[in-house]
Amino acid sequence: MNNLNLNGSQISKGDLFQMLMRVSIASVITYYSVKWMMDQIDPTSKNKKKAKIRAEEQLKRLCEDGNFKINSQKFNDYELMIASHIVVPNDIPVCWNDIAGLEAVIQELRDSVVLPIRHKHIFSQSKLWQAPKGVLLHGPPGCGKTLIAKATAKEAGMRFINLDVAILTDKWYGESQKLASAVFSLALKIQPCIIFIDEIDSFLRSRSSNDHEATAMMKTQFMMLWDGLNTNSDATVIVMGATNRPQDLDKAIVRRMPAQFHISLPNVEQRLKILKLIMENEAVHESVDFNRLAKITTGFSGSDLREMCRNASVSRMRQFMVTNTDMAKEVLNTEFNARSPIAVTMDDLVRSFDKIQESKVHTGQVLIESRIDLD
Ligand SMILES: Nc1ncnc2c1ncn2[C@@H]1O[C@H](COP(=O)(O)OP(=O)(O)OP(=O)(O)O)[C@@H](O)[C@H]1O
Repeated sequence: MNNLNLNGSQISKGDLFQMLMRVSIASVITYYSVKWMMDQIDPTSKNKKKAKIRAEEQLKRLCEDGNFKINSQKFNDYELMIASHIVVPNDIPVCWNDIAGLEAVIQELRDSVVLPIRHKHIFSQSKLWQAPKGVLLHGPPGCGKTLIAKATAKEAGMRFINLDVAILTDKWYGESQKLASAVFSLALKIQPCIIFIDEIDSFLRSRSSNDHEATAMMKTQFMMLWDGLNTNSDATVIVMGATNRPQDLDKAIVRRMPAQFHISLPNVEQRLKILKLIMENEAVHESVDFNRLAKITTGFSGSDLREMCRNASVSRMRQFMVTNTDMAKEVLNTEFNARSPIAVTMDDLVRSFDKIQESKVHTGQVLIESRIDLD
């Protein structure tokens, strides 16, 4: 009775049970071996694991930072990939005070973005008072576009997703569309949120027939999801893009960013403000003439000015170290003020200016004639 007749051969129930056990064990081993092999072959698996760990850290930071409950939300794998790029407002190191010479842009962003988000209950009364769902910052490199985006998030108390578009377009990650959709679903879960896309032109440039089919589909889907924000009155999510090449942007994208700001190279007054801000807490020798520095630095961006000051300051410190053998003790005993030997001098700054100007000439950023004019 305990034997079964399979295709004419007799098998006991015990044998059958053993056979089933073996097959099950073999299947489990095969499954994990194949999974392990796939992980070894997949070049992004390490990055994915790292991204997951970072995402969990960032989501924990969100809980510590504000009234966000991680347990009430569920995140899929794609959202976790994107969540590794979240920055919580408390961790954003810049605010309006760290930006010089862009008062008009700051004022407009304060009125059109920060106020409606900070006082949502008042501004929700009229559709016309809502913050725009898309903001475009355009202008030459190094003039403060990223600074402005981060400071806006900080001042509005918004979470910031610094979207690395490479993961959306990288063929190794695949499933671009699922990742694109995760960007928006994650932003909605952690709202209020700014999705910041630096060099947005490289990602959403004018569509052409050369576009890979998957890329074209992902762009279309990105725009559809973005439109979803406009129709969802509860969504406090803003897509903020920065570009040096606004002319390369897809017209459909430009239309989705009604608030646009041109951040140009700073003029002489702006350069003066930026220089003073950069050197605000530094040891500056009385020989330093900020007005003259602002005048000679025509064509310099905020980033160039910072580099000029950094170079000068480092070179002053290096000189101090060369002439002082017991360096650590000397530095600790030296006051950090205008009279100290480590205070940066006008000569240090002019030398640093020459160096940067020289490199700008070689890289074609400054014409030789304009350099001669400055002398
Ligand atoms: N207006 C400014 N006030 C103070 N610092 C500035 C200003 N503009 C630029 N900087 C300095 O230059 C650095 C680079 O600026 P930022 O990254 O915001 O430029 P960007 O316009 O986003 O450049 P890119 O287009 O290359 O990304 C800043 O970290 C800051 O130190």
